[in-house]
Amino acid sequence: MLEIDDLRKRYGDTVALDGVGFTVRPGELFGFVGANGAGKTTTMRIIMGVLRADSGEVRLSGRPVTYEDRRAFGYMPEERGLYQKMRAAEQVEYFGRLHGLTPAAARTAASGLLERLGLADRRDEAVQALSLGNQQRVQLAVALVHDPAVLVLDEPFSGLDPLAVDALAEALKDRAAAGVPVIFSSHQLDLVERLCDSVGIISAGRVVASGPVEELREREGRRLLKVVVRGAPPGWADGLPGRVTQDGERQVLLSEGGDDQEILHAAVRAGRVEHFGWQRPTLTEIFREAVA
Ligand SMILES: Nc1ncnc2c1ncn2[C@@H]1O[C@H](COP(=O)(O)OP(=O)(O)OP(=O)(O)O)[C@@H](O)[C@H]1O
Repeated sequence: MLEIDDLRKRYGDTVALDGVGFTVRPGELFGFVGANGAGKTTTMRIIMGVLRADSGEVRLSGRPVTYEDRRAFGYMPEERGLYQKMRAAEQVEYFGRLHGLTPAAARTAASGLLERLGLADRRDEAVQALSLGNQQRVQLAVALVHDPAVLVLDEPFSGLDPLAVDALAEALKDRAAAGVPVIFSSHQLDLVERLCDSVGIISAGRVVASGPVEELREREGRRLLKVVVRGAPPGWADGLPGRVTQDGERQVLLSEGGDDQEILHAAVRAGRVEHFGWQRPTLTEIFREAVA
């Protein structure tokens, strides 16, 4: 289990992190989301030990993370970091060796990953000759080559085409299924919602909401009631809390904070009730509200 506990970090007068804390369990795919400048990169750099927190702690399996632990982590930094003149496969192998793999194991792992990420036919090209998206795939292979014990990826999906997004999503799910805590940041909330077990929403250096996506949607979702009534006369919802819109023959009432039984009775009296239920917000809606 990876525990991030009360991280604080200032850059001069700028408070980048103001007590960031969350937990990523083994096998959990954790999406880290927040507006530009909210503190995601700073948090991930501290997890990886490339930046020191002013205070707070990162723990793995209950004890502070050490240099040795971090050698087994996989990291995709925001600033990226490939040797431009090195060939793709050679590069991935090289990083595998740095993480302690034997030459043969590094070669096998590099070939397998490049194949999986759709780069097998580019394996002997210099990184600088690859498109940005393909360079990103190489960067991902570098993060994954040693079967990392913890995976930390800073915006790994940005700039990838849909096929590469799918390939990466599968690779991350596989690592998580092997019991690894996986954390990645992204601005693609629909992707995070689809892929992640849990999310953390960070705003101005604080985690303002975190937990399993379904729990967050459930928790936030009880506030908005959606009622669809066919054939209701105009004004049937006068006096009820909420907003009514017309959708063909149907009237749709979205109500916040009303008495659901009172609304149900009014709807039944007014016409044929086709839908009556709590509306679960999307992650994007939760995000907008949390960072507002
Ligand atoms: N080296 C630095 N010197 C000064 N301020 C910094 C430095 N690095 C980050 N900051 C500030 O710290 C805050 C958090 O930045 P950070 O890069 O962690 O945000 P982020 O959530 O990753 O943003 P983005 O989504 O834009 O990548 C911002 O206000 C940023 O301007």
